[in-house]
Amino acid sequence: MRGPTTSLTPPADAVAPARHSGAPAPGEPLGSHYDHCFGCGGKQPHGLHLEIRAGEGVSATAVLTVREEHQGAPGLAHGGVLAAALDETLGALGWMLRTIAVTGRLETDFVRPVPVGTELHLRAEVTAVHGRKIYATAAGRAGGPEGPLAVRAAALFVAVEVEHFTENGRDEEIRAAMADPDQVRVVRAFEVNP
Ligand SMILES: CCCCCCCCCCCC(=O)SCCNC(=O)CCNC(=O)[C@H](O)C(C)(C)COP(=O)(O)OP(=O)(O)OC[C@H]1O[C@@H](n2cnc3c(N)ncnc32)[C@H](O)[C@@H]1OP(=O)(O)O
Repeated sequence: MRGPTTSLTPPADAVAPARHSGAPAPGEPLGSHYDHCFGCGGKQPHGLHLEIRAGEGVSATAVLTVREEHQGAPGLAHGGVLAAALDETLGALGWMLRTIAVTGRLETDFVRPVPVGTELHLRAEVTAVHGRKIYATAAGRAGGPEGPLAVRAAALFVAVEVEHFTENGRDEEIRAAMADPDQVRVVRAFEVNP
Protein backbone atom coordinates (compact mmCIF):
# COMPACT_ATOMS: atom_id res chain seq x y z
CA MET A 1 0.00 0.00 0.00
CA ARG A 2 1.29 3.48 -0.85
CA GLY A 3 1.80 5.70 2.20
CA PRO A 4 1.58 9.49 2.41
CA THR A 5 4.02 11.55 0.37
CA THR A 6 6.23 13.22 2.94
CA SER A 7 9.07 14.42 0.71
CA LEU A 8 10.15 18.04 1.10
CA THR A 9 10.78 18.26 -2.64
CA PRO A 10 7.72 19.73 -4.35
CA PRO A 11 6.14 17.45 -6.94
CA ALA A 12 6.54 18.31 -10.63
CA ASP A 13 3.01 19.76 -10.85
CA ALA A 14 3.42 22.08 -7.83
CA VAL A 15 2.81 25.76 -8.61
CA ALA A 16 4.74 28.91 -7.73
CA PRO A 17 3.40 30.66 -4.61
CA ALA A 18 1.29 33.80 -5.09
CA ARG A 19 1.72 36.70 -2.72
CA HIS A 20 -1.76 37.72 -1.48
CA SER A 21 -2.86 41.15 -2.68
CA GLY A 22 -3.60 42.12 0.93
CA ALA A 23 -0.18 41.08 2.24
CA PRO A 24 1.67 43.85 4.10
CA ALA A 25 4.37 45.73 2.17
CA PRO A 26 7.97 44.52 2.51
CA GLY A 27 9.37 45.62 5.86
CA GLU A 28 5.99 45.93 7.60
CA PRO A 29 5.42 43.86 10.75
CA LEU A 30 3.07 40.92 10.21
CA GLY A 31 1.85 41.02 13.79
CA SER A 32 1.33 38.16 16.18
CA HIS A 33 -1.22 35.46 15.27
CA TYR A 34 -1.78 34.78 19.00
CA ASP A 35 -0.70 36.82 22.04
CA HIS A 36 0.35 33.73 23.97
CA CYS A 37 2.30 32.08 21.14
CA PHE A 38 5.76 30.92 22.25
CA GLY A 39 7.27 32.27 19.04
CA CYS A 40 5.58 35.62 18.48
CA GLY A 41 3.23 36.36 21.39
CA GLY A 42 3.72 39.60 23.28
CA LYS A 43 1.96 38.23 26.38
CA GLN A 44 4.10 35.09 26.56
CA PRO A 45 6.79 35.78 29.17
CA HIS A 46 8.76 32.65 28.23
CA GLY A 47 8.53 33.26 24.50
CA LEU A 48 10.93 34.24 21.75
CA HIS A 49 9.09 37.54 21.07
CA LEU A 50 9.83 37.40 17.38
CA GLU A 51 8.63 40.42 15.44
CA ILE A 52 8.20 39.01 11.98
CA ARG A 53 8.10 41.31 8.97
CA ALA A 54 6.87 40.88 5.43
CA GLY A 55 9.59 40.37 2.84
CA GLU A 56 9.67 40.53 -0.95
CA GLY A 57 7.53 37.98 -2.79
CA VAL A 58 6.24 35.32 -0.41
CA SER A 59 8.91 35.72 2.23
CA ALA A 60 9.27 36.95 5.80
CA THR A 61 12.10 38.00 8.10
CA ALA A 62 12.72 38.19 11.83
CA VAL A 63 15.56 38.67 14.28
CA LEU A 64 16.03 36.36 17.26
CA THR A 65 18.27 37.71 20.00
CA VAL A 66 19.68 34.64 21.71
CA ARG A 67 19.26 35.10 25.47
CA GLU A 68 20.65 33.26 28.49
CA GLU A 69 17.42 31.31 28.90
CA HIS A 70 17.90 29.91 25.38
CA GLN A 71 21.07 27.98 26.26
CA GLY A 72 21.62 24.29 25.62
CA ALA A 73 25.38 23.96 26.09
CA PRO A 74 27.12 26.65 28.19
CA GLY A 75 26.88 29.94 26.33
CA LEU A 76 25.31 28.39 23.23
CA ALA A 77 21.75 28.36 21.94
CA HIS A 78 19.69 25.19 22.32
CA GLY A 79 18.94 23.61 18.95
CA GLY A 80 15.26 23.29 19.79
CA VAL A 81 15.01 27.02 20.39
CA LEU A 82 16.62 27.70 17.01
CA ALA A 83 14.24 25.22 15.35
CA ALA A 84 11.30 26.96 17.06
CA ALA A 85 12.46 30.33 15.70
CA LEU A 86 12.73 28.87 12.20
CA ASP A 87 9.30 27.21 12.58
CA GLU A 88 7.68 30.45 13.73
CA THR A 89 9.17 32.49 10.88
CA LEU A 90 8.06 29.83 8.41
CA GLY A 91 4.61 29.72 10.02
CA ALA A 92 4.21 33.47 9.54
CA LEU A 93 4.33 32.95 5.77
CA GLY A 94 0.63 32.12 6.08
CA TRP A 95 0.09 35.90 6.40
CA MET A 96 1.67 36.37 2.97
CA LEU A 97 -0.64 33.77 1.39
CA ARG A 98 -3.65 34.51 3.66
CA THR A 99 -3.81 30.81 4.39
CA ILE A 100 -3.96 29.17 7.80
CA ALA A 101 -1.33 26.45 7.78
CA VAL A 102 0.47 24.31 10.34
CA THR A 103 3.85 22.61 10.23
CA GLY A 104 3.66 19.03 8.97
CA ARG A 105 7.39 18.49 8.61
CA LEU A 106 10.42 20.56 9.59
CA GLU A 107 13.94 19.46 8.70
CA THR A 108 16.71 21.50 10.30
CA ASP A 109 20.45 21.71 9.63
CA PHE A 110 22.51 23.19 12.43
CA VAL A 111 25.49 24.57 10.57
CA ARG A 112 27.42 26.40 13.31
CA PRO A 113 27.00 27.03 17.06
CA VAL A 114 25.10 30.17 17.98
CA PRO A 115 26.44 31.96 21.10
CA VAL A 116 24.25 33.79 23.63
CA GLY A 117 23.99 37.43 22.60
CA THR A 118 23.89 36.64 18.88
CA GLU A 119 21.33 38.40 16.75
CA LEU A 120 20.14 35.63 14.48
CA HIS A 121 18.64 37.04 11.27
CA LEU A 122 15.94 34.72 10.00
CA ARG A 123 14.46 34.64 6.52
CA ALA A 124 11.77 32.26 5.31
CA GLU A 125 10.13 31.89 1.92
CA VAL A 126 7.54 29.75 0.24
CA THR A 127 9.00 27.88 -2.71
CA ALA A 128 5.97 25.99 -4.06
CA VAL A 129 2.36 25.08 -3.38
CA HIS A 130 0.63 21.80 -4.19
CA GLY A 131 -3.00 21.64 -3.10
CA ARG A 132 -3.00 22.04 0.68
CA LYS A 133 0.75 21.53 0.86
CA ILE A 134 3.01 24.55 1.17
CA TYR A 135 6.74 24.01 0.64
CA ALA A 136 9.10 26.48 2.27
CA THR A 137 12.69 27.03 3.29
CA ALA A 138 14.31 29.20 5.94
CA ALA A 139 17.77 30.26 7.05
CA GLY A 140 19.25 31.95 10.10
CA ARG A 141 22.42 34.04 9.75
CA ALA A 142 24.53 35.30 12.63
CA GLY A 143 24.96 39.03 13.15
CA GLY A 144 23.15 40.30 10.05
CA PRO A 145 21.14 39.31 6.98
CA GLU A 146 24.36 38.56 5.09
CA GLY A 147 26.17 37.03 8.10
CA PRO A 148 27.46 33.47 8.25
CA LEU A 149 24.84 30.76 7.86
CA ALA A 150 24.08 29.21 11.26
CA VAL A 151 20.87 27.22 10.72
CA ARG A 152 18.64 26.34 7.80
CA ALA A 153 15.40 24.45 7.39
CA ALA A 154 13.16 22.93 4.80
CA ALA A 155 9.52 22.53 5.71
CA LEU A 156 6.16 21.37 4.57
CA PHE A 157 3.14 23.20 5.93
CA VAL A 158 -0.40 21.91 5.48
CA ALA A 159 -3.32 24.31 5.06
CA VAL A 160 -6.08 23.77 7.63
CA GLU A 161 -9.45 25.27 8.50
CA VAL A 162 -9.93 27.27 11.70
CA GLU A 163 -11.64 24.15 13.13
CA HIS A 164 -8.16 22.59 13.39
CA PHE A 165 -7.67 24.87 16.40
CA THR A 166 -11.20 24.98 17.81
CA GLU A 167 -11.57 21.19 17.71
CA ASN A 168 -8.11 20.32 19.01
CA GLY A 169 -7.20 23.14 21.40
CA ARG A 170 -8.07 23.40 25.09
CA ASP A 171 -11.50 24.90 25.78
CA GLU A 172 -10.20 27.47 28.27
CA GLU A 173 -7.76 29.09 25.83
CA ILE A 174 -10.15 28.84 22.87
CA ARG A 175 -12.92 30.61 24.82
CA ALA A 176 -10.49 33.35 25.89
CA ALA A 177 -9.18 33.78 22.34
CA MET A 178 -12.65 33.99 20.84
CA ALA A 179 -13.65 36.60 23.43
CA ASP A 180 -10.72 38.77 22.34
CA PRO A 181 -11.69 41.09 19.47
CA ASP A 182 -8.06 41.35 18.31
CA GLN A 183 -7.83 37.57 18.02
CA VAL A 184 -11.12 37.38 16.14
CA ARG A 185 -9.79 39.99 13.70
CA VAL A 186 -6.74 37.80 13.06
CA VAL A 187 -8.92 34.77 12.29
CA ARG A 188 -11.12 36.85 9.93
CA ALA A 189 -8.03 38.18 8.14
CA PHE A 190 -6.96 34.62 7.43
CA GLU A 191 -10.45 33.46 6.46
CA VAL A 192 -10.81 36.10 3.72
CA ASN A 193 -9.01 34.29 0.93
CA PRO A 194 -8.45 35.50 -1.71
C1 LIG B 1 -6.06 31.70 13.62
C2 LIG B 1 -4.76 31.90 13.01
C3 LIG B 1 -3.83 30.82 13.46
C4 LIG B 1 -2.56 30.76 12.67
C5 LIG B 1 -1.78 29.62 13.21
C6 LIG B 1 -0.38 29.59 12.72
C7 LIG B 1 0.45 28.78 13.69
C8 LIG B 1 1.90 28.91 13.35
C9 LIG B 1 2.77 28.39 14.48
C10 LIG B 1 4.10 27.99 13.91
C11 LIG B 1 3.94 26.73 13.14
C12 LIG B 1 3.65 25.55 14.08
O1 LIG B 1 4.43 25.21 14.91
S1 LIG B 1 2.16 24.72 13.87
C13 LIG B 1 2.15 23.54 15.22
C14 LIG B 1 2.89 22.24 14.89
N1 LIG B 1 2.13 21.43 13.94
C15 LIG B 1 1.06 20.72 14.29
O2 LIG B 1 0.62 20.71 15.44
C16 LIG B 1 0.39 19.93 13.22
C17 LIG B 1 -0.01 18.53 13.73
N2 LIG B 1 -0.40 17.69 12.59
C18 LIG B 1 -1.66 17.73 12.11
O3 LIG B 1 -2.55 18.36 12.68
C19 LIG B 1 -1.93 16.95 10.86
O4 LIG B 1 -1.02 15.87 10.72
C20 LIG B 1 -1.85 17.85 9.60
C21 LIG B 1 -2.85 19.02 9.67
C22 LIG B 1 -0.42 18.44 9.37
C23 LIG B 1 -2.18 16.97 8.36
O5 LIG B 1 -3.36 16.25 8.61
P1 LIG B 1 -4.60 16.25 7.60
O6 LIG B 1 -5.27 17.57 7.59
O7 LIG B 1 -5.44 15.06 7.97
O8 LIG B 1 -3.97 16.08 6.19
P2 LIG B 1 -3.47 14.77 5.42
O9 LIG B 1 -4.59 14.36 4.52
O10 LIG B 1 -2.89 13.77 6.35
O11 LIG B 1 -2.25 15.36 4.58
C24 LIG B 1 -2.46 16.32 3.56
C25 LIG B 1 -1.22 16.26 2.69
O12 LIG B 1 -0.08 16.67 3.47
C26 LIG B 1 0.88 15.62 3.54
N3 LIG B 1 1.40 15.55 4.90
C27 LIG B 1 0.72 15.47 6.03
N4 LIG B 1 1.52 15.39 7.08
C28 LIG B 1 2.77 15.43 6.60
C29 LIG B 1 4.07 15.38 7.20
N5 LIG B 1 4.21 15.28 8.51
N6 LIG B 1 5.15 15.44 6.40
C30 LIG B 1 5.00 15.56 5.05
N7 LIG B 1 3.80 15.61 4.45
C31 LIG B 1 2.70 15.54 5.20
C32 LIG B 1 0.13 14.36 3.22
O13 LIG B 1 1.01 13.38 2.65
C33 LIG B 1 -0.88 14.85 2.19
O14 LIG B 1 -0.24 14.98 0.94
P3 LIG B 1 -0.69 14.14 -0.33
O15 LIG B 1 -0.47 12.72 0.06
O16 LIG B 1 -2.14 14.53 -0.52
O17 LIG B 1 0.18 14.59 -1.44
